[in-house]
Amino acid sequence: MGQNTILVTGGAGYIGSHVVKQLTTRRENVVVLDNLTTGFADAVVGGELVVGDTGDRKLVAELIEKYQIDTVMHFAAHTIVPESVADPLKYYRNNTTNSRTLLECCQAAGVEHFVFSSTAAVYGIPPEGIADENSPTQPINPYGTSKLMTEWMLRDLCQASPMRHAVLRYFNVAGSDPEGVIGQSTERATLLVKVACEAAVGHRTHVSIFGTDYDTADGTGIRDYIHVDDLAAAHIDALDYLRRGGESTTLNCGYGHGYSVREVLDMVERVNGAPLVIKEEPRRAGDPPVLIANAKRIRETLGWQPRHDDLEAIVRTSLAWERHLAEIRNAPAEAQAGG
Ligand SMILES: NC(=O)c1ccc[n+]([C@@H]2O[C@H](COP(=O)([O-])OP(=O)(O)OC[C@H]3O[C@@H](n4cnc5c(N)ncnc54)[C@H](O)[C@@H]3O)[C@@H](O)[C@H]2O)c1
Ligand SMILES: O=c1ccn([C@@H]2O[C@H](COP(=O)(O)OP(=O)(O)O[C@H]3O[C@H](CO)[C@@H](O)[C@H](O)[C@H]3O)[C@@H](O)[C@H]2O)c(=O)[nH]1
Repeated sequence: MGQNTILVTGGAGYIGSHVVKQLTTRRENVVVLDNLTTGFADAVVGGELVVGDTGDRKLVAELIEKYQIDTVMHFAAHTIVPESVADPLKYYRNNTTNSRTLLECCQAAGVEHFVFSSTAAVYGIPPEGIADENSPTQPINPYGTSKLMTEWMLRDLCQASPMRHAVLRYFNVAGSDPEGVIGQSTERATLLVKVACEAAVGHRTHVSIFGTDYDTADGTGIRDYIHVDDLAAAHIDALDYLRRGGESTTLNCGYGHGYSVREVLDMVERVNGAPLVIKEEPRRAGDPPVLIANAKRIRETLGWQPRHDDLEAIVRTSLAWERHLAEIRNAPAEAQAGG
């Protein structure tokens, strides 16, 4: 490969794999670095996969040199909020320390562009439940803090060097590749849409609603769910923006409106054509009642145009992928029964 190869860390994971698919569809040169702790080799549908760790300084430096990397997209991270509360140092090591090693290698090699997967969790509990990019960053769990610290390192490094960055703060990512080639295969999932779709295909007995006494129209929590295909497209737009000389920027990735837990579950029932077993449980610790993006800046800065701003499309693609996973799980048993 020649110039302009993109290093995608965590490209075998849920979101990274969707971005790799879009990048390679438009014939970008891509090398994925993933240690496969939560990712899957077969989710990497284009480019080259190198199995290794972002904290492996020697490997990262060699890759940047060998592939003449000019852009890094950094997805690799641990992502489970309750786990970060129970084992914070695990999160600071992987999400912060390993990111620092990666940044050091980028600085040494003169990497030009850096796109970073950040999170709405950096805002904590914003006033009125709506966060714009200038809202105070007050994370309420170590996961959010570990990502915010990487934002700061990146900001400071870009002030001290020619590197430019796009920090993308994702709100609630859901859905799967509309072509059905890849999807969210995460094990022991905790995210609402994934959990509800697992329940819909019988992989779980039920889905819980954590809190029915919030000060919202139906009493359940409200989130800004963004389709992973639109989020992946935002990364392509961010890449183009940085390539045409755009200055470093921080952008919310959401649609700017939300759905309640009950609205999500109603949609899963409607798309699946069957009722879910729903249990009402107390609030989950640390959950803000409402978390919605002010999503103006990403449209203005990148010209990003979402194509799937539609809860039904999110649920339809999630459920299709979950049915696919269920078929794979059930295949050996069926073969046995048939034999
Ligand atoms: N899923 C969401 O709703 C959401 C929301 C906000 C932000 N994010 C961020 O998006 C990014 C991707 O999340 P995801 O949902 O795709 O999670 P994921 O677990 O599916 O993907 C993470 C990938 O990184 C790999 N990885 C982890 N540590 C690594 C390391 N040290 N070296 C190499 N590879 C490593 C894993 O094997 C996995 O393939 C993360 O940075 C996460 O913090 C996700
Ligand atoms: O089984 C479940 C799971 C979730 N919820 C509720 O559904 C909403 C969404 O929860 P979830 O899907 O777990 O996402 P969040 O807790 O909002 O956080 C996610 O979205 C953040 C960005 O907003 C990311 O940074 C985090 O990594 C990711 O966990 C919340 O009101 C939860 O209380 C339930 O009622 N039942």
